[in-house]
Amino acid sequence: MATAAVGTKRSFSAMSDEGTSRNNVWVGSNTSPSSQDPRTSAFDGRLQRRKIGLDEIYALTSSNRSTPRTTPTPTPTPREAPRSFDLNASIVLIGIRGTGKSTLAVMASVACQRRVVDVDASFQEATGLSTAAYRKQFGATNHNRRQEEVLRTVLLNHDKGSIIVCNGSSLERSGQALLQEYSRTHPVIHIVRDSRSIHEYLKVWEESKLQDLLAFSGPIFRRCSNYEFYNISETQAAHSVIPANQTSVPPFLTLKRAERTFLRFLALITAQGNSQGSIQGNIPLLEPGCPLSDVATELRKYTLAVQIPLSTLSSEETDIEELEFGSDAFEIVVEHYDTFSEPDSYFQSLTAKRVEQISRSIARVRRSTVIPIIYHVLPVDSQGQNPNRSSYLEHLRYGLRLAPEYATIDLSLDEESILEILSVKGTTKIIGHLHAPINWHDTFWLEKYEKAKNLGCDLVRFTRPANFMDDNAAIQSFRNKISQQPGTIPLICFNTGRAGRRSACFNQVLTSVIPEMLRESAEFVNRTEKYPETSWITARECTHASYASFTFDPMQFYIIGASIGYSLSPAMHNAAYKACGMPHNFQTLQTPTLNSLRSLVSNPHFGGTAVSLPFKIEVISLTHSLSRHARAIGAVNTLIPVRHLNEDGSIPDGLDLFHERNQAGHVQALYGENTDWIGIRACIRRGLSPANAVRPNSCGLIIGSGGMARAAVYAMLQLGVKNIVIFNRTHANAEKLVAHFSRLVSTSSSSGLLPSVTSQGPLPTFRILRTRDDPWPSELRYPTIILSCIPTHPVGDSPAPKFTLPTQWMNSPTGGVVIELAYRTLNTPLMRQVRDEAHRSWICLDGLDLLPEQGFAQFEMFTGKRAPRRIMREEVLRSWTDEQGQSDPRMVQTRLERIDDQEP
Ligand SMILES: O=C1C[C@@](O)(C(=O)O)C[C@@H](O)[C@@H]1O
Repeated sequence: MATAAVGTKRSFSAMSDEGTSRNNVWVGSNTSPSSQDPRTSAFDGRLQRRKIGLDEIYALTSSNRSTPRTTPTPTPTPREAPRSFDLNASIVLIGIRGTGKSTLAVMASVACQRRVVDVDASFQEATGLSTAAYRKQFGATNHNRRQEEVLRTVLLNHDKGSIIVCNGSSLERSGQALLQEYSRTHPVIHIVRDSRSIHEYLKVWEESKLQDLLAFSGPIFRRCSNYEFYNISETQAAHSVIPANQTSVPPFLTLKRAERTFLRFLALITAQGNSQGSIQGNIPLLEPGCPLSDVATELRKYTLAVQIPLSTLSSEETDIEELEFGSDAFEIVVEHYDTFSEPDSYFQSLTAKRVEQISRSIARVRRSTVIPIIYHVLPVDSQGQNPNRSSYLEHLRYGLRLAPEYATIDLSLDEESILEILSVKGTTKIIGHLHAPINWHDTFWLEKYEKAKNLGCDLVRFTRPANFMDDNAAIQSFRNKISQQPGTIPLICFNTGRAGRRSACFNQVLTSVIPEMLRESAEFVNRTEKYPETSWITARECTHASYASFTFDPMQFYIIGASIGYSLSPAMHNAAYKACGMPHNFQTLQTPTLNSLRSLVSNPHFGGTAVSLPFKIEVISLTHSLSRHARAIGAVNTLIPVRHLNEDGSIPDGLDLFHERNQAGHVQALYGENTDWIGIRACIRRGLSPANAVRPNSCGLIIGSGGMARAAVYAMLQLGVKNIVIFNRTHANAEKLVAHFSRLVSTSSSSGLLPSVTSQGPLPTFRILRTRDDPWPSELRYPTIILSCIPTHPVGDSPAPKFTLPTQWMNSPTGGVVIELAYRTLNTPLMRQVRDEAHRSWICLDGLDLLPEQGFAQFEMFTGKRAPRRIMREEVLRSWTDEQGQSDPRMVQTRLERIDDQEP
């Protein structure tokens, strides 16, 4: 039962309201720390003396009685409710001022088309006074009563379709109870941020006092919320999101990562499962359409999960992208208490410091990777003694508030505890986990598997320490036994330790691996002794073993086009294969016709081909099946072979296509995909400022009408752009393009293909501009997204177009993003023009930004594995030369320095 902050009221009464935000009070306690139950958790409030600011104290601790008295402020910790909500349920953001709630709310409201409702603003609207002024005029009791009324009304009236922002000032005791109740049916997200950034923002108090306030208010906010989002300050990351082509950093770009990470978080917590096991909701995921994101990781084969101790992530220096390399999931390994670094915390494991460490680490990983997170609390303490059950569960419950994609649960726990965790898992998939030195032939394992399945776990992970090589054979017979069971759930199963490496390599689902740098470190031996579940193999070794054992075959990939001698695709893909330890090869095939494709396909090792100009539309006639995106675009830039047809002779889709990657054999059919639109969408997102976030009246301009222009229109439609203007030299081609997409949008509301443009309001419209002298159509806003889809170099007898934008089309008051999709010539007149407009908030990106983005999806299609993004981006920059074969080392260096970001 909570007992924090007693005695506060008396301190208030001694002070005036005037200018008190800089005052401090000691929030006393009527219980000394030593008289507490030592297992009291951070969730139950800390009974410590601490200095905190009056405004916040007032908001958080004042009781609604008029007589001063000692009042336990926080409401009791409620029993957690299942985190499952109506699709359109309003989302509440709570937290102290300065955590970025309002900014996040605006970002979310634009992306999800929800309105923002600010509780403080509603108070002012209802009463004509700010909360502070009202309190001063009418006294605390009336103020509290009025605040409760306002909060209640806001929550009731905006039950659906809103983002509600609630500062600490609405959270005196009855407000907390209201929100607790609300969180049973709505996501209520506690927004947290590091104290230094809050301090810089608020510019009040000393930072240490702010820390006191955070430690005090944190448990209160947690009690009223069911999720937590750590809003990492992006000031230091500014350089990493700047488009590589730009010299100055527009301030808005510092927020791009925060926006992306928050939207991904919202999509996760509000998602619903689909038939492929991946998640979808009415808040758009950022990466739909990326081949692997449409398929749940646990259903793919030969996937790897890199294990990273929480302590490793605590260092700001840690390079998360390097740790992640070659893996399909990022497992954060949490020791649930650490007797070495925090001796006093043995019984109070979830200290404020600990909470911050976990929350921040998850946020950092989420910010820098696109792969799912596995949250694994080690079931045993560092001495290998019996687990401290309450500490373990406390860490697990806390982890679920952060919405990791997966979390493990120790199957040796009692059923009641497991069921309790499962009931509040929300969208997190639960992996029933057990590590035990028991023979695989023992019925113990089968019983545990059945138990996990029946209780409702989504996956099972069994490991045992191996002593002998024979243990690796025994595990296979256990796997076979499980596969014969009815209604199986995915099984992760391997032996641990040095002798267990072989079985780990042949485990098919989320095999634990360790980053090379950790395995090579002096600490590794200690770690394996302390935690016998520590993996002994790296991702590269595991991949290598798959090929050396003939599970996979070396494959041959191509790029096919009429004039592609300059293409950087071979360098980019070959670098990626090499880095991942794949023995594949990627070559250029320059050819005037598509006839040569037949001979490529007859090679049993044919793995797929990128398709370049001028074949992107023509190649469709040689395919047997298209992805829904390629069909909608009417152009293909990626072909993959299909070696196994469905029983009815049809071509498999989704997951089944990935299951047959990296395996040689006779090709039965060709499947066509378009990854250009995915790359274009990523570049638009990267360059678009929040001021230009897509709204119903946003307008896009496309120059050109070929295969790339089709992908460009589709990317805009997927982003929700409803007004699209085409400018093309040959009017008839522009008309064909418009006719194609007009047909598409009129039918897509039934297919659900373009939810962003067809779910609300009128359908998108298309306009054609005939000449550069045309004025911008008066009924449209000026374009904020401009995509140039024409070559930048001479083609045949035609000279390089040297296109620039007519100035009368560039009048957007908030600037915009211009992308030159080609990359052979970089410093084009268009790019120079846009760079000169940087002071008017114009941003430019070019083909060197785009090539890797479309290549990541291609790599996924070709290999069934996540692309090593940084390696591919770096290789593209390093290999680029201009038409005279000259590289531009300065440009390359500047751009290389900026590569530490992963767009989804
Ligand atoms: O258009 C392009 C560019 C490209 O052809 C190249 O390597 O240059 C590669 C294609 O995958 C992509 O669609």
